[in-house]
Amino acid sequence: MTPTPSSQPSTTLTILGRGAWGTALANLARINNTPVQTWSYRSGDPLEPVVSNAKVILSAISMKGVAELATRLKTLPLESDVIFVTATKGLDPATKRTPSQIWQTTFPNHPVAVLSGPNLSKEIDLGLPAATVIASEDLAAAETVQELFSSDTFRVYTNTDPLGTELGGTLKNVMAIAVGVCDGLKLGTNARSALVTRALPEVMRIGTLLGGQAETFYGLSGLGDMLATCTSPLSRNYQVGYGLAQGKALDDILEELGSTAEGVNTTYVLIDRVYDEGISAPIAWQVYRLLKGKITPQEAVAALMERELKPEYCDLP
Ligand SMILES: NC(=O)c1ccc[n+]([C@@H]2O[C@H](COP(=O)([O-])OP(=O)(O)OC[C@H]3O[C@@H](n4cnc5c(N)ncnc54)[C@H](O)[C@@H]3O)[C@@H](O)[C@H]2O)c1
Ligand SMILES: O=P(O)(O)OC[C@H](O)CO
Repeated sequence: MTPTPSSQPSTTLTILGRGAWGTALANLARINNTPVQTWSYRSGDPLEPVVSNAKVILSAISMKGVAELATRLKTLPLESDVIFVTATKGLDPATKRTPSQIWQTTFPNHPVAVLSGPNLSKEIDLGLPAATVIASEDLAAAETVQELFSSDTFRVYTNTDPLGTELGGTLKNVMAIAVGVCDGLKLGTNARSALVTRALPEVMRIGTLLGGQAETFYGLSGLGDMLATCTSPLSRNYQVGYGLAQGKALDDILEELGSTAEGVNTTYVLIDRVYDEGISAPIAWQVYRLLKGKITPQEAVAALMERELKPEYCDLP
C-alpha cells in the first residue's frame, strides 16, 4: 500500500525520543507532510531549539525519563498555546502517576493529549495500516493532533477520556506478559482466549478505579491494544512473558530485548496501587510474583486456576 497524505497541515511538531515509537511516529507525520523536528536525549543535542517554536510537542520516550524531561521543558521558553502529547505507556515509580498526569501537572495551562492504540511500531514501519486514538479533555487540541498524523495508512480517532485511553495502553502490558507466559508454556488456544478475556475486566476494574471511563476500555486503546499486544510475538512485553516461561532470567530477557518493555515496571507500580486501594487484580498479582522470582510460571497458572469459584460477571465496574 502506498501511503498518501490526507491533508497539508502546517503546525510545527516536535517529537521527543528517537526510539522505536518516536521514529515510527515521526515517519507517520512526514507521510502526512507535517513538518517534524525530533530530539533524543542520547544524542546530547540541545532541547531548546526544537521546542521553542513547536505548536505540538509529543513525548515518545520511556517512562523512566518522563518526569525529568517535563521538568526540564518547564525551564525553557515555549509557545504559549503549545499542545503536549504523550505516547508513553507506563506508570511513574516515584509518584505512581501516568505520563499525562505528569505533563498536565507540570503544564496546568496547556492542553495535554494521549496518543495510544494497537500500534506495534514494527508493523507501522512496514507501512501496514493501523488505527489509534488521540484523547484529550480539550477536543480541539485532540483534533489538531489528529490532523497531524492521519493518512490512508494511519486512521486516528479522537476521544475525550485521556486517562482511560492511557490506562488501557499501560495496563495491557502487564496482561501481555501473562499471555506470553501462557503461550511460552504452550497451554493452548483455549487458555490464551480465557486469559485475554478475563484480562479485560481486570484492566477495566483497575482502570476505572484509577479514573478512566468504562467504555474507553472497549475501544482501540483498551481491547484493541490488548489484542495486538497479547497476540503478537512482536510485542516486547509478550516476549518477556514468553522468555520467563522458557526458564530465562528476567535480566537476561531484558538485555536480549535491548528496548523498552514497560510492563515490568508497570507491574511493580501497579501492585503498589492495587494493594493501597484494595483492588482485585489476580492476573497482575501472579505476573508480579513471577517477575519477582517468588513463583514459577507453572505455579502462577495453578494459582489462577484454583481461585475461588464465582459468577462470570460479578466484578465489572
Ligand atoms: N514501540 C512500540 O511499538 C510502541 C508503541 C506504542 C507505544 N510505545 C511506548 O513508547 C515508549 C517508548 O517506547 P520505544 O518502543 O520507543 O522504546 P525504545 O527503547 O525503542 O526507545 C526509548 C526512548 O526513550 C528514550 N529515553 C530512555 N530513557 C530516557 C530518559 N531518562 N530521558 C529521556 N529519554 C529517555 C530513549 O532515548 C529512546 O528515545 C514506551 O513507553 C512504549 O510503551 C511503544
Ligand atoms: O512492544 P510492546 O509490548 O511495548 O507493545 C507496543 C505497543 O504498546 C503496542 O500497541
